[in-house]
Amino acid sequence: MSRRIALVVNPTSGRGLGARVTPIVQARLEAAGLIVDEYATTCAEDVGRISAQVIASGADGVALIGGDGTVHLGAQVLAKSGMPFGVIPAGTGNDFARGIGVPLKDPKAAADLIVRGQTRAVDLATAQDEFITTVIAGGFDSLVNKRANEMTWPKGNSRYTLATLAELRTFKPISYVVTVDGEVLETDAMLVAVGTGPTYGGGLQILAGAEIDDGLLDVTIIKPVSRLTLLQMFPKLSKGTHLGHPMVHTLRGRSVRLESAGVTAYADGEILGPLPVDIGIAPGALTVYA
Ligand SMILES: Nc1ncnc2c1ncn2[C@@H]1O[C@H](COP(=O)(O)OP(=O)(O)OP(=O)(O)O)[C@@H](O)[C@H]1O
Repeated sequence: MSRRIALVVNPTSGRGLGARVTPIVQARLEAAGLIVDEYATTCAEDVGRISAQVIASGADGVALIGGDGTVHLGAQVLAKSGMPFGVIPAGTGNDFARGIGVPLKDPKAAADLIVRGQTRAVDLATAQDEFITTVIAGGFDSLVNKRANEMTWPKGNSRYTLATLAELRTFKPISYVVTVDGEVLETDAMLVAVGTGPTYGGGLQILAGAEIDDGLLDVTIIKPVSRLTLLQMFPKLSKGTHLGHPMVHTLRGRSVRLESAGVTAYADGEILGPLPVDIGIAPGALTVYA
């Protein structure tokens, strides 16, 4: 019997890319003999509501068209449901898709992973009663994220570069208490990032080497450095080579508590809330086509 796939679409992702790739993906899945039920969302709340509806419908799997924000919303409902879930990257960042190895600029190739039907279970972080699919940022990076989200121009990833330069002008190191599996570390730092997948901000490998199915959270701490050194680190983040810098420290564990006064954490590119925040791990919580 043909497999039935629910196509859940955020048409607004990637400034309309979601809407543009939908017919291409639908045709690809149908040409491979799958039955496709399309569900267009009209607001953020629809993503979770429709995902729940799809689970109840007895579909064989979900194809989610969108970026990291849409994946975050879908994952809240799909996690632990056992419903296989494929991502068709259509956002600007697409860091979750990148982390599980989905082709980023080829919607047909991404759809082919759903056709192939091979699945794997990947870990999710947990914080503030939410599942987090990529990285929790708390520090310089969350200020950059906030500023970039508030900018209307430029549209693409260069927003993050401009936001970084703007924040660098006034940024001062922050005092943190970072507790990993009960071990307390008091430190000043530029940022502390925690998560399951290696990248945020559209491919910055802040947690380079993080494995998405090892049952562990990765932590990167960038200790106080000069503004120039931080700026010089940014190109290295794309390759993950910043990890060799003596002021960059990495840790792994099953639980992380991040404490600092006056810092708002961001997760999957959106506001998570003010620190302190307790981060846990849900091993293998999401089943993905990959
Ligand atoms: N149908 C919809 N209409 C309007 N907004 C939506 C809809 N579905 C989801 N959203 C909202 O759109 C936001 C942005 O979507 P998404 O993150 O997928 O795209 P993006 O911002 O272009 O990509 P990325 O997060 O990878 O940079 C989501 O966080 C969600 O709140």
